[in-house]
Amino acid sequence: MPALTVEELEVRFPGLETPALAIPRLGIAAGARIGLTGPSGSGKTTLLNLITGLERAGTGRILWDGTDVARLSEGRRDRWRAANVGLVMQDFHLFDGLSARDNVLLPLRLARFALPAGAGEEADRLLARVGIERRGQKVETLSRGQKQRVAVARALIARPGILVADEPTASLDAEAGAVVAALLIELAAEAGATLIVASHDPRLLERLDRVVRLEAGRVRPAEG
Ligand SMILES: Nc1ncnc2c1ncn2[C@@H]1O[C@H](COP(=O)(O)OP(=O)(O)OP(=O)(O)O)[C@@H](O)[C@H]1O
Repeated sequence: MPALTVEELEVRFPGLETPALAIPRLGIAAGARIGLTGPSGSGKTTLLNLITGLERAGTGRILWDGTDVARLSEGRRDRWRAANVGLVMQDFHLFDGLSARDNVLLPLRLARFALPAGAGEEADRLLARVGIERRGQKVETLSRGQKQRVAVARALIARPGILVADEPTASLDAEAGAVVAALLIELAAEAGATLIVASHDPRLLERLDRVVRLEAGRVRPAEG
């Protein structure tokens, strides 16, 4: 479970007068469960894309236990992410036509030629843990809440030290959202992963250790 230190990060996009992100320093302890919130356009997704290495930072440092993800080439960022980050997105990013079990196994199939020993059993364990009983069911026939639970299982199959979710409950009804929020928090703890969740969902945010609030690309000081 790595710790994150962001230093002197600044992101500008063409056509925007002010930086989309300007973060002099942000530290997240190893194993912490952190919420990221703020109005639409405040920079949440931009920050998640940078700290997961989906995009490369122009200036600044993004240090995960000493590895500066901002300095890695695209190929090395992809390999670092595959080994270290589990991702859960608002709209699931599952592959239709594949079963729940094959969706969970997909990150491992993409990372190597043959599945490692025990991968199938681990997929089955994770699917049972998130409450998916019919593992062979094609994902396009699952409910939205079930889809997100499959996505949570998939995010954990490679045993990542970092679990990142971008609005994981935003496209779910209240009940399904509560189940997914609880699973994310419980499974991050069970896996010993550092958890970072961008969300507007107060019931999810209140269960986390700390909430970082962005406003116009800047971290708003904590209240009180
Ligand atoms: N590729 C890009 N090109 C130009 N502007 C961009 C690009 N990506 C993001 N932006 C701008 O950067 C700002 C931050 O966007 P971002 O998507 O990070 O916000 P957000 O807080 O995740 O918003 P939401 O809650 O609506 O998803 C916005 O003003 C957005 O328009």
